[in-house]
Amino acid sequence: MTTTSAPAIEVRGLRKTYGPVVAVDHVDLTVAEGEIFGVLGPNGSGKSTTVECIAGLRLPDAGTVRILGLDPVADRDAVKRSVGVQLQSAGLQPKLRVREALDLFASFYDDPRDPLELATRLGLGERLDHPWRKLSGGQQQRLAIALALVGRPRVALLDELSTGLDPRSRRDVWELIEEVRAEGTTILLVTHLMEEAQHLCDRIALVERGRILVVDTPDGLIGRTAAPLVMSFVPGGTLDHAALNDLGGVSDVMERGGRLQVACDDRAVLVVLDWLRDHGVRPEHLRITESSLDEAYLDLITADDAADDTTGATDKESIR
Ligand SMILES: Nc1ncnc2c1ncn2[C@@H]1O[C@H](COP(=O)(O)OP(=O)(O)OP(=O)(O)O)[C@@H](O)[C@H]1O
Repeated sequence: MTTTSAPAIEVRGLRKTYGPVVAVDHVDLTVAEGEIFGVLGPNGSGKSTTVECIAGLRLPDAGTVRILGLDPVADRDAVKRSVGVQLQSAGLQPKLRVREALDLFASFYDDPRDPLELATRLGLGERLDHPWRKLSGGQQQRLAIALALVGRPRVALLDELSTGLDPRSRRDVWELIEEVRAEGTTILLVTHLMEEAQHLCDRIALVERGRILVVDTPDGLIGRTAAPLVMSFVPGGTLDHAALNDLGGVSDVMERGGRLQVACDDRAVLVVLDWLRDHGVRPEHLRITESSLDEAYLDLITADDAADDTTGATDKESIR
């Protein structure tokens, strides 16, 4: 990752309401040049609205947005030449053909990619003369990605990057994103796929109810869970689950398919192994794995919901 002192994206105090709905609530975020930055959060948490404000497609009620040092509304033309945007609905003319759409978008930029090469890369090589409305959902999605990247933008804003793509197309898109970043493009992507976030992102912002709960690396987020490790084994003898659960650093003990799964922190691993030895239980077929980003995400969102229940929705500063 190459970083310079000027961030590629800088958002301060962003707020956006739709009538009584507060979609984005004082969001601050900074994305370094060359970074792949992920935005994760439940449905309706304000991710798309944030991206649309950064792209200059929506006017914030308050706060400032700078993209490559420019104001996306006041400096709209300059921003359009340097930024590629993939939105959840591409909003293309239904009759526009794949080739026409790519040529049109390429014409907006000074140094575009070869549209044909990009279309082929994204599995659209045989669909060039198809109108947009006749493409399958996954093909429309791939075209939207191609349109966001065809201009070789300095910043790409990708909303739900690989939603609706089959696993192979998803891998192809991930490869392309990594290549595009290696060429210097900064990427901000919204995703619901934890595997995608873990695979691609340098850092992730976890968003809920329009606010950023935490920004961290994927590993950092996993490390914030109460139980970053899972010990799984077949117990060679009977054991007292409750006593095991009471050991320091152990947060859960579960039996699944004849295997015992002990969720714990890294300090507890030796404690559990010593305890098993002292109680004459061999941990057969022992596996120790890291919790996934999925588990970390659910933990952090659930903790926020619980804090909300106890503090009330208006008193949120303490958990920011
Ligand atoms: N054009 C609009 N008019 C009124 N309310 C809107 C509009 N767009 C979004 N909202 C509301 O703002 C909130 C945030 O929506 P947004 O689409 O930004 O969330 P999101 O995190 O991107 O959701 P998803 O994961 O479902 O795409 C939601 O409560 C949504 O209903």
